[in-house]
Amino acid sequence: MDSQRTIDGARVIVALDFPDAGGALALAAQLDPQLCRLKVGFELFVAAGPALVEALMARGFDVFLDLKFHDIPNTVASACRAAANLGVWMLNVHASGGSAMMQAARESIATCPRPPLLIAVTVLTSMDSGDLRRIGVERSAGEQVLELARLTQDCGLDGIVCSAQEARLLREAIGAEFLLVTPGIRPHDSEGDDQKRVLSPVEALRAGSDYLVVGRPITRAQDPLGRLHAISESLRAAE
Ligand SMILES: O=C(O)c1cc(=O)[nH]c(=O)n1[C@@H]1O[C@H](COP(=O)(O)O)[C@@H](O)[C@H]1O
Repeated sequence: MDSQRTIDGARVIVALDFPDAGGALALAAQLDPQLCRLKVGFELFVAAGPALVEALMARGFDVFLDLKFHDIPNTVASACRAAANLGVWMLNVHASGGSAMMQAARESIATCPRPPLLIAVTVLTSMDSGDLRRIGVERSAGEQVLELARLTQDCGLDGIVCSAQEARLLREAIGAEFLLVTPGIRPHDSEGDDQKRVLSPVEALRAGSDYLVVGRPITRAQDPLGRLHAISESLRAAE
């Protein structure tokens, strides 16, 4: 499972949240696979499907297929295998689907020639402790992330998606090897949008993030490659 766990290459994952293949490919054409990996989520995958994922990989990008599977174990395992067969670099499930679901997901891709990294979403970065209370979770966001991180680690997955705000606490609790993939990244001059638990790229790196998911601050920039360069440079200087 840990064949792709070593962090070499880009730490920035650009979220290609576009309504169609044309917009996604046009943005990808402005980016550099040496500087970033790409994330394909629901909107783009529903619109453009596996062909778009293959087109991005053919351009040299590692692809994180962000479909956040959350269903009964058999269904999630089959979906993970189908995703792994596409040759993606990383894929994800929801940790709140539970241990049987996560173990089934892990086992379903274990025999792939080059298994993708498999990570689990803990608490969405658009949620805070008040949102959790309203769905019956009395723990704080940080406590809930830690609980789900431990469960994910026990199930043998490669890491989690969480806010960089929790990264320092997680690093102390779960060690250096477990991957922390952190969306909700906002350079200081950016809008927060619908994100609630945010940090800047350098703050996220210093807190212990391995990979930083950045969407709108790059995709809606006047100069997306310039923005990516600036973020990459700031990270290199901080490492
Ligand atoms: O799994 C994810 O990637 C994810 C988990 C999470 O908790 N929060 C979160 O924002 N994301 C994704 O990360 C991206 C963030 O995009 P921006 O808010 O535009 O930077 C979006 O594609 C989200 O779907």
